[in-house]
Parts: sequence; structure tokens; C-alpha cells
Amino acid sequence: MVSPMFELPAIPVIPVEGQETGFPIGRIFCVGRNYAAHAAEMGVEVDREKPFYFTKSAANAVLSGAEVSYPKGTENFHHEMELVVAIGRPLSEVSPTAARAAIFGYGCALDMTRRDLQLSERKKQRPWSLGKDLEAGSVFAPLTSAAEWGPVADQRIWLTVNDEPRQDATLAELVWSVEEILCHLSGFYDLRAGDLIMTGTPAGVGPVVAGDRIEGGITGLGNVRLSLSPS
Ligand SMILES: CC(=O)CC(=O)C(=O)O
Repeated sequence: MVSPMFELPAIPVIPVEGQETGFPIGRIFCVGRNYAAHAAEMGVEVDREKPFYFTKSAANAVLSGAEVSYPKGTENFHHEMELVVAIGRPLSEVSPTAARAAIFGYGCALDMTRRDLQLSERKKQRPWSLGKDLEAGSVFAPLTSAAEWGPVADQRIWLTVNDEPRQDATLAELVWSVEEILCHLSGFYDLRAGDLIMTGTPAGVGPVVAGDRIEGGITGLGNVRLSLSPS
């Protein structure tokens, strides 16, 4: 075993409500277009045949409350509020019941997006990495265990920028349920403890600028907050 020639920045550990130990971030899978109204505002239709995914690097994740700079390479940086599912046990090609048993908990998250780059990549049928996987591009609030929060139903999901409402929907609008996503995704990956699934954003995404304060919530879960430092 060789020793590393330099140290890498530590990947954040997400606090868990009421627990002393936190949730270490493994991989981050994101579901695209999982609310019909968001797909429509992006000028596309939901694919009802199968969900689709993109990934974000754990090394680029930050915790709720972070203050970060407006990212480079974009003139149209967008907020996307999401429900995140935290996996607590191995999961491979499973039934919906087994999928449910592997969920450790849930939380609020932001999928920050360089929209101009995502859309130009999409137009050229290229991957969305420059648009989606950026430093501080995913933001995680403290998690709540599944036992404490209960099942996904019609909880409200919302987001404000500088206290002005931007996104407001319910989890009943999810096109693919959490169980359906886990069954499908675990047919392609051996999901394991530490993996996070960001389940897509409702309608109302929009731009943010330096100096903005973003806050999002889901009924019964801890809010997620991000500030963009003034230039
Ligand atoms: C079309 C998107 O913005 C993909 C995405 O991040 C989402 O639907 O959520």
C-alpha cells in the first residue's frame, strides 16, 4: 500500500438530527425531470418510460449554511430545490419493499446549476457535467432518519431567494417515486451506505446573483441554506 503524495480536501459529513454521528457522503446520483411542471419549464417532456440520471462529485458537496462565491464560467446560475434520499444499506436489483428498507433517511438539498452551460451542452447532445457538477454545486441540510420522518407523501417542498418565494410544490408531484427510482437505479449500480439520491426539482427554478440568500424546505425536514458572497 503506497501512502498518498498529498492530502485531498475532506468530503463533508452530513449531520443527522438527534444523532452524534453524521452521514459520510459516498456517491451523488441525481434524477432529471422528475416533476412534469419543471420539465415543461425546461421545454421538454417527462420520459415516462424510464427515469434518467446524472451525477455530482462528493468532493464538490457543501453543507447547509455555506457561503460561497458566484461560480466561474456562467452568467446564469440557478437554484434547484430537491428531496434527497440517503442510502443506509446495500441495495442491488431489489423490490420496492427491499428498497424502502435500505433508506437511512431524507433531507433537503440544493442542486445548483450553471443553466447556460447545461442548456448549451444539451443542445449539442453532450453530457451536462459543466452545467451540473461544479464546486459547491450540491448543498445538503442535516438528514432526518426515515423512522422519524415517515414515508414520502404530499409534503410541501419550497424555496425562497432573499425571502421571496420561487419554488412551491408537493412531493405528490414526483413523477417517479423514491421506491421506483431505487429499484431502477439499483439495476445499474450496487447502491451502498453513503450514496445519496437527489430526486429532482419542482417548477420555479431561476437565477441567483452574488449577495443572494437561498433557503429551501420540505415539511418535517431541516431547511437548507446557501449564501452567495457579495462580489
Ligand atoms: C432539466 C433539469 O434541470 C434536470 C434536473 O436537474 C432536474 O430535473 O431536477
